[in-house]
Amino acid sequence: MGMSEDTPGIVVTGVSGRMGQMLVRVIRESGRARLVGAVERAGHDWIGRDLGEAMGGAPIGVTVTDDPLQAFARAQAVIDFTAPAATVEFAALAAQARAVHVIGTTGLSDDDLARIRAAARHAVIIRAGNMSLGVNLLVQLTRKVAAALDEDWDIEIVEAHHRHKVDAPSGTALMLGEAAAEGRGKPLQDLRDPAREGITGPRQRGHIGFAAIRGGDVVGEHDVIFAADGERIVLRHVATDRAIFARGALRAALWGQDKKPGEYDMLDVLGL
Ligand SMILES: NC(=O)C1=CN([C@@H]2O[C@H](COP(=O)(O)OP(=O)(O)OC[C@H]3O[C@@H](n4cnc5c(N)ncnc54)[C@H](OP(=O)(O)O)[C@@H]3O)[C@@H](O)[C@H]2O)C=CC1
Ligand SMILES: O=C(O)C1=N[C@H](C(=O)O)C[C@H](O)C1
Repeated sequence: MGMSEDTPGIVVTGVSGRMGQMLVRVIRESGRARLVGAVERAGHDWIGRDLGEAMGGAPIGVTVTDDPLQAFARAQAVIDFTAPAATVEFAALAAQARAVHVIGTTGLSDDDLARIRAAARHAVIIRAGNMSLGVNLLVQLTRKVAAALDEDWDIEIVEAHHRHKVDAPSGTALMLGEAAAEGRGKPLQDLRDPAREGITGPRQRGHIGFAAIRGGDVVGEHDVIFAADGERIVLRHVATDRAIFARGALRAALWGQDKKPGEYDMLDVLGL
């Protein structure tokens, strides 16, 4: 089945990674976009190889490159789940190529975020620490529950991920923390209690605590706990398949095609 030239062409960065390979499968199966490029870091042993063969299957006619600008110039969108330094560089290059940049990368510093914001003056950037429908709905629920309850209810965010994850708290935990803080009408930086250790003293009223578990092949689990005297509410999301993130990212890339330059998130994409 041929795909029309009008179908958006997408480049996947970090294509050999867990999310990179999942994105390739989801894009190719979707019938709604063409995979037109695949980027890996210079020196990676997939560079110069056919992507399908590198992934252990039949050739697909896309050669893995370490030249992002050349790849982006042929695309309408770039989907990027890599690492902070790479994502900041890709934001500038995608803006130069006027391609929609979908960013799933987490662990971004304030400086990284400022540089991404600068790139969004010239192009559409859609960024979220979690691209799944379920988590973005949970973000909205968390904001509502936090707004409905007073500070007698302690808020704790507990997340679990696979042993390879390099950043904590997860991007999702930070999204949930920001929503809870918004519900309380304060910025998260004023309320945030990082992971506890040692003689910490009693919990501070109104603060939002974070805890992270790392192990095995856990795809991603997040609990938002509202704990009061005599009762507890737990809002939970459990991811069992990375395809949920890839499907969300593809949806964002298509949604972004007719939007004005600026920074957007998955709540915009999903209309939540
Ligand atoms: N927003 C969301 O919904 C989700 C976000 N994530 C986030 O996505 C990111 C990636 O996760 P995951 O796929 O598990 O991680 P992986 O380590 O499996 O993949 C990252 C890939 O990016 C590559 N990479 C790093 N730097 C560059 C560069 N300069 N140029 C090209 N490629 C580069 C890595 O190459 P190398 O191995 O050589 O370093 C690797 O192949 C993380 O930040 C994670 O938290 C993950 C899932 C969902
Ligand atoms: O690194 C991961 O795997 C994931 N990262 C995102 C995060 O930091 O929240 C999203 C998802 O939980 C998987």
